[in-house]
Amino acid sequence: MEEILKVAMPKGRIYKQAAKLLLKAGLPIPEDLEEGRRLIIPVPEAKMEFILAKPVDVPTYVEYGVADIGVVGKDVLMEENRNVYELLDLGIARCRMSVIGLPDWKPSIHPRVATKYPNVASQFFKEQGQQVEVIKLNGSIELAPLIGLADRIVDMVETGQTLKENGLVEQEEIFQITSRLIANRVSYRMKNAQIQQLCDLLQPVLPVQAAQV
Ligand SMILES: Nc1ncnc2c1ncn2[C@@H]1O[C@H](COP(=O)(O)OP(=O)(O)OP(=O)(O)O)[C@@H](O)[C@H]1O
Ligand SMILES: O=P(O)(O)OC[C@H]1O[C@H](OP(=O)(O)OP(=O)(O)O)[C@H](O)[C@@H]1O
Repeated sequence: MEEILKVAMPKGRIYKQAAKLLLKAGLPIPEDLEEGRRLIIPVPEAKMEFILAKPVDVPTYVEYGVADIGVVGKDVLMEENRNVYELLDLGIARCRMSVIGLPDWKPSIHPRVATKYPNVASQFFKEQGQQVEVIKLNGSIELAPLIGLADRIVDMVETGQTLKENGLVEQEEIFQITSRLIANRVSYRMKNAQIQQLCDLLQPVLPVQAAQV
């Protein structure tokens, strides 16, 4: 008998896009989350249960096996480095991670970089042979160079609107980001038929540029 697949889903901007994809794949899941604070949403018609999580926590739930699979941005996967399988590039929530600064930025003796992604940023500047102090922030990262907390930031760019409105420029793209389907290593074996079936349903409805990982 098929069991319920526990799915860690981010609450924010990814949910709607992921839900659209799952609906296209023929799974009868809610397109919108109702207003409310319910964090566990059973979807028995799809043999699923959604665990609504903060995006950065999705790989943690999946690594510990309290969720069998999850949907998460590549940015979070790179930063968190959790022991999970990456099954599919879903091609949604497309954006890029970039180094950003003021237009008149010049190298300084003690450069500081503010970011939500300290591991990714440290690794990037290390590979570039640049010594920088990385300062962790949790949001509104674009503030940092405007008010003098840091010379530059490492952050997400999608439309470029936030940069434009704050007079900042993109100096260098670090990598492209899309959301991924991830799986717990044990669940992938124990619930393989179910997980594989889900991947097979998703594969034909993925946006064109998404590829199997
Ligand atoms: N501007 C953007 N456009 C498209 N995708 C984005 C953008 N910013 C972030 N993302 C992707 O969406 C994911 C979730 O971002 P979101 O803004 O919903 O959550 P968060 O700000 O990390 O968390 P929360 O607001 O719940 O604390 C990111 O990890 C990234 O993969
Ligand atoms: O290029 P754009 O389309 O303007 O998108 C980029 C913005 O989106 C994200 O912020 P988010 O909305 O998640 O807010 P926060 O991180 O500041 O909380 C990201 O951190 C940028 O600030």
